[in-house]
Amino acid sequence: MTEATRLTPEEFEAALRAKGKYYHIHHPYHIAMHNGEATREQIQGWVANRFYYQTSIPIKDAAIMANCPHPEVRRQWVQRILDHDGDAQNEGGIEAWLRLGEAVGLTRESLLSEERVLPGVRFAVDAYVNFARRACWQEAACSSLTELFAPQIHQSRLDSWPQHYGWIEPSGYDYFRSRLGQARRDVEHGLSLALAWCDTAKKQQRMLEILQFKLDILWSMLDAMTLAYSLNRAPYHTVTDDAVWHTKRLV
Ligand SMILES: O=C(O)c1cc(C(=O)O)c2c(n1)C(=O)C(=O)c1cc(C(=O)O)[nH]c1-2
Repeated sequence: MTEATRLTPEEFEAALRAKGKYYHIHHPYHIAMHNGEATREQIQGWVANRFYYQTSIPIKDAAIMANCPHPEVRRQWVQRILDHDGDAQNEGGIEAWLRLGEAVGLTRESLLSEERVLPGVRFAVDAYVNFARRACWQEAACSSLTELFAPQIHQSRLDSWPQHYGWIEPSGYDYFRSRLGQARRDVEHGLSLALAWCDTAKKQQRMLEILQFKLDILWSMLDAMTLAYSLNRAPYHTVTDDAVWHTKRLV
């Protein structure tokens, strides 16, 4: 077997971008939401489950910073935490997501209780946080690169949801709007780190595998939601209609 050859920076960036064909924008659950075919319960389920991703992102970013000995990187990275947690000037993404929850008819308490977070979603998101804790900071930082594809998905929601779902309060869309610029800035930083770090064929191949791992996380979250909200196969559905699964962050 011949060893993989090192890609030029341009070829490597193109290989990372090519992974976009596996982004969760292509998941049937996402396509249904985009096409106006999702029920109120499916939208609510998505918002409540995605809240676990939203609240885990700053924990993941803090883990990356904890493993990073370079003040100049941490100084830039800390902005990601502030984007979600907010600061004296800005309410932050978690608050904006809570307002999205209210806009789709859920209470803040219901989102904060994590009562609707499905085990499959929780395990997928936890895998991301745990990877960030254990991997070297460069690999963990670059695993955020699915954000390469995020502005398109946020824009597609802004374009399609108001047309299809008149019952959603327009104030709920602020989160998606705010991420358009933030994700582009994150990607610029993430890509420059990836291009600098992946200076061998082996590192490049490993980073492509890490990006696939992250795509798998996003796809698996929607698979769990499909089972529960599209196929009526929530966990333990053969035993009970009650949501008996655990609802606390244990790891
Ligand atoms: O709505 C989405 O489809 C979507 C996807 C992703 C992503 O690709 O990981 C992120 C976000 N949104 C997002 O809002 C966000 O803040 C975010 C941070 C990260 C990350 O990996 O650090 N991904 C994403």
